[in-house]
Amino acid sequence: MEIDRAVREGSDRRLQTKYRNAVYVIQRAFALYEFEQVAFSFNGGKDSTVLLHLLRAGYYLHKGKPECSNGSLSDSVLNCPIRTIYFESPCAFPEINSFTYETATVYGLQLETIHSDFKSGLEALLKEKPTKAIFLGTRIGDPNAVGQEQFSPSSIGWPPFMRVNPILDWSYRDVWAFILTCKVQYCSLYDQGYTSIGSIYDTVPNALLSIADSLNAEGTFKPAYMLSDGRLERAGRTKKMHLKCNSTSPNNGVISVTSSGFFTASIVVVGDEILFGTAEDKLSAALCKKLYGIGWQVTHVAVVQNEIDSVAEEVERRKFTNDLVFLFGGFGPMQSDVSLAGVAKAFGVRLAPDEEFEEYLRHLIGKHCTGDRNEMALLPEGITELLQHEKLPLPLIKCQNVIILAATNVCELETQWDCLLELPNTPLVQLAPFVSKHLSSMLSDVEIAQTISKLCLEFPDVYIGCQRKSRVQSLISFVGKDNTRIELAAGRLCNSFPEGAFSEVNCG
Ligand SMILES: Cc1cc2nc3c(=O)[nH]c(=O)nc-3n(C[C@H](O)[C@H](O)[C@H](O)COP(=O)(O)O)c2cc1C
Ligand SMILES: Nc1ncnc2c1ncn2[C@@H]1O[C@H](COP(=O)(O)OP(=O)(O)OP(=O)(O)O)[C@@H](O)[C@H]1O
Ligand SMILES: [Mg+2]
Repeated sequence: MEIDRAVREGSDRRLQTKYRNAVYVIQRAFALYEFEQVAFSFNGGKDSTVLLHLLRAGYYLHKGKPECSNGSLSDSVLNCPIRTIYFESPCAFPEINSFTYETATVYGLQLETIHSDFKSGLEALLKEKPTKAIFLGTRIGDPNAVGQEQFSPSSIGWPPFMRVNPILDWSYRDVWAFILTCKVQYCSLYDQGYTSIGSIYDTVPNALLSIADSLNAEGTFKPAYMLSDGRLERAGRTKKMHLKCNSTSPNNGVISVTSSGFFTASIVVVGDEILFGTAEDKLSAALCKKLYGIGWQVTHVAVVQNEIDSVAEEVERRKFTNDLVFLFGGFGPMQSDVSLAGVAKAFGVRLAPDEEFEEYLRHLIGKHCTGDRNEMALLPEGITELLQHEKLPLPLIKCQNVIILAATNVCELETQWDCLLELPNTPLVQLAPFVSKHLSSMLSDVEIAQTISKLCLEFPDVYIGCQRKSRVQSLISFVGKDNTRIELAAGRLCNSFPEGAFSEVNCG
């Protein structure tokens, strides 16, 4: 069989191993379940295209097709008449639809098109025909690969079936190595710079493949297999700048602008010592000032224990509600340095060796590296981007919208901050800075509370807060982006009380 021969005769040892393992999983599934009770979930994407050809190879190995004298499978049989389900959506690319239908015809797949969402579609399918297992082209790094194995029962709340993921451990590079080695047809969108395909509304060509020189018109892209860093496979699945509709909508790692023109950030500090009270967290205070200085709003600062689940829970919560999440602490070679593992867990991916980062580490710590595997070079797979700047000994690690700042003191933080701002693709968009006015008063908070409540209603665009400096002194702050509005609000407050009740102070 042509697939089997192409892989075996090729020189790619890694691909050969991945191929053998995937076909083994497929064969075991065919041995476990009746052929009529398994289905293939095919959507015309590159991963399911790879899976289609692996299924063909696995099917004929399973059937015990006689091998040729050279050990490869006979060419004569090409089809795997497996029940195939395609969830067709009105938002699918026409190229994806046509490729799916044409491929099903070419390879004799028993295609069933489903026009509802995954869950209800599967419920109906299982009621209609007993289905014990479904093959999927899920790979580690896909958002939905969270905690999955090659054989994973469907989740609670879903109809019961086994999800079989033969290419779970394949990388982006492996996928393209297989497609190119076996010279199989793939959807034409991958030749136009698309590297992972969702709906027409959330998928654009991957900007990293853009060819923008004087000879080529803008909007030309290299084919998907040219993407050198597979971790950025989903870069084209991100939405463009959009208005945030509500504070809980996930942002897929993309900066969004709130209707009030703010970007928001959260800070997660990992440090048992801070919680014991033996160390003080100066970094988040410094970072709040920096963010405030470029017009960003910090919505939350949390200190968590050096514990994978604590980090994961906090990051998971914050990454959905903020444009960026900054993380300090818990990064290094110690057993308590679990921040990266926590981030990986929050995104549902594994930690995997990162050759580029390992190279930086080797330069930096050279002979101090012990063991044959550098644990510090394990980074969250599929979501990590290294932000390199000449002034930094190590690149900063960015996992979608989470930035790990490895600063140990405020001075280092300042350097990292400056570098972040100087990066050509900085995630830190500089906005109109905040302006503020602070008034000190000897009036008690009880005396001014009602007036301030009214002002808050009248000036929803201005933050008005009161801080008790002592039993007899209050500090009223007005913060916002429009100085005129701030002056107006402060003026209103002063005019509501006898002259001289407030005096302006500088809170630098
Ligand atoms: C055949 C099939 C089975 C699925 N089973 C589950 C499941 O058991 N649990 C679950 O949370 N999602 C399940 N999903 C949904 C996927 O996790 C995921 O949402 C889907 O593949 C869309 O991926 P995308 O958002 O990257 O396009 C299933 C999807 C398909 C097609
Ligand atoms: N609409 C769908 N119909 C049938 N199966 C689907 C559908 N969407 C996803 N799947 C299954 O989930 C797997 C992972 O989905 P994913 O969106 O990553 O597609 P893909 O084949 O991997 O292509 P790409 O990553 O390039 O978009 C697919 O390989 C397929 O098995
Ligand atoms: Mg995929």
